[in-house]
Amino acid sequence: MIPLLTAAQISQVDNYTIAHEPITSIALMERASEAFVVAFTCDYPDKAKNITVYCGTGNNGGDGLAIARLLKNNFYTNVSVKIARFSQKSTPEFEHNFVQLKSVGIDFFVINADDEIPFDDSEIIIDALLGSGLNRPLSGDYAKLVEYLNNLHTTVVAVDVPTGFYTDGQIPGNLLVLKARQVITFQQAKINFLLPESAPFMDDFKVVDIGLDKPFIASLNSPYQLIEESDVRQMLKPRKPFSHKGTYGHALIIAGQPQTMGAALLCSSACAHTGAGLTTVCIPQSGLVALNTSMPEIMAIIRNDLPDIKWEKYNTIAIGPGLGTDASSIELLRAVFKEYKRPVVIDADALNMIADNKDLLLNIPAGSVITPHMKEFDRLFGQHTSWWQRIETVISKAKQYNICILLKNRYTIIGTPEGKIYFNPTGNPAMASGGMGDVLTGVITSLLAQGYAAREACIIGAYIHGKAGDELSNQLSVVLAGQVAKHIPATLAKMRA
Ligand SMILES: NC(=O)C1=CN([C@@H]2O[C@H](COP(=O)(O)OP(=O)(O)OC[C@H]3O[C@@H](n4cnc5c(N)ncnc54)[C@H](O)[C@@H]3O)[C@@H](O)[C@H]2O)[C@@H](O)CC1
Ligand SMILES: Nc1ncnc2c1ncn2[C@@H]1O[C@H](COP(=O)(O)OP(=O)(O)O)[C@@H](O)[C@H]1O
Ligand SMILES: [K+]
Repeated sequence: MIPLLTAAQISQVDNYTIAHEPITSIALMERASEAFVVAFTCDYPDKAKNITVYCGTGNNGGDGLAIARLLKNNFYTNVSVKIARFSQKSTPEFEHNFVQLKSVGIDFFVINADDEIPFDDSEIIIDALLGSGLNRPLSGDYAKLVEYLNNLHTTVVAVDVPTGFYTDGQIPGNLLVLKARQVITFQQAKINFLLPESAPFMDDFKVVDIGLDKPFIASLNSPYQLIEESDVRQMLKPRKPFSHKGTYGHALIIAGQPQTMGAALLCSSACAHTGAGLTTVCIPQSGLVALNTSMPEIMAIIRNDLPDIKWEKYNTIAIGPGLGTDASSIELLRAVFKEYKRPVVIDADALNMIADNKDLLLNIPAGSVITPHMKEFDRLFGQHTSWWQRIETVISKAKQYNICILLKNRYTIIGTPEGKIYFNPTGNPAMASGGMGDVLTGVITSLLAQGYAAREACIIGAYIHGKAGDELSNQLSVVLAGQVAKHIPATLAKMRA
């Protein structure tokens, strides 16, 4: 896991690293700038491009000055610097690099407060105006400059953070940010890069290691963690030589209506493909032919008004995909909560029924998983005006109800009763199509049936679901849910290799 820190904590780690490595702050800035330049050179190899580095007078600006010098050393022939000296304050690291810049003879131009903004015809802008030191929205000269630069629609590569962007905490509406084509960020993704509100301000980000003290980072025990492939590899259990179908659990999936049988089929297919020993799906009579034709491996219980279910047979139950919210579905959901005390997976219409009958929240078995997308989440827990607020709600509700909450998105957010938030990095826009969530539910259900606890089932489930989609998207620009379900065994094989 990569711990994700707030800006205040990152500054604490900078200071700790400087004191304990030990390294001077100027040498650390040089190391960060070198790391930036290595990444930049990779993505922008044309050394003749007209590049302007815009620098503030803090340490982000200090980085910018060092980067300009290092680019020149790397034979970028057309680099110049514009310094926004909007206040008299500057850091010693900035001033040090200013002296260095002058000694290597790079063109620079100082823009003072209230000055006209000089004309810019560069092909690439490197944004080193403000970084993680931002403490209020841009205004005055900074706002004027950023608006001017945004209107140029030039390729902008931001150093560490796009100028004006909040790295953590609630992002104010109508925020003015220097829009970046790419952010080359130091040490770790900033938490707000992983939330949808970052989308208007950056197309992409890349993390470069600047050698901050890892044990100290770990000791800060951040609640926010980014999942890595190695975590999932470690969590995955092998399939043992003398194992049999009974070893891998029996999952029951209660899903589907005549018009939404696809949800039941996709969910149960994903469950079987993720390796549950047995999968039974509880569907309406009219879906039986479709099930037997498409998935002969899966057993069925026909759902009359209230089906006769032998609850104790199942290692877990999933309820919701395509289930509808009529009276008999609510009765069935209440029956699950009354009769079944082990962890379950609750998705889609089951979440909508709980949203309409909030008393049911208290009846969710301990250790269960709920898998809302944003709309289902807001229906359950109230309207939110920002994703940061949603994260706070995930933390409080996961604890209150002793469940894992998996809030689906580009970087799916998993909250546990212990107050941890895990971000899943896998998945891609080719997967933005109907039924994808039904497949994820099937994957997580399968993992619970196989004996994984809710936290592990969510982490492994979200990761392999997205990774299967990523592998398919190497060749396909649109990936359908059924394809992801069928590809899970191949992804699992790679992860277990
Ligand atoms: N030794 C270190 O601390 C390192 C810092 N690094 C760089 O340093 C950056 C952080 O540097 P700083 O803490 O100096 O901060 P910044 O360079 O981000 O900002 C400078 C100052 O601008 C002022 N400011 C904040 N919001 C403003 C606004 N809206 N309008 C006008 N002025 C505003 C603040 O007084 C702030 O301290 C990082 O993003 C990174 O680029 C890297 O060089 C790695 C090492
Ligand atoms: N742009 C995207 N990037 C990454 N993952 C995506 C993207 N779009 C969709 N997904 C994944 O697909 C799933 C969609 O779930 P959901 O909205 O519930 O779909 P449905 O209701 O159609 O089954 C989630 O797991 C989500 O993370
Ligand atoms: K910046």
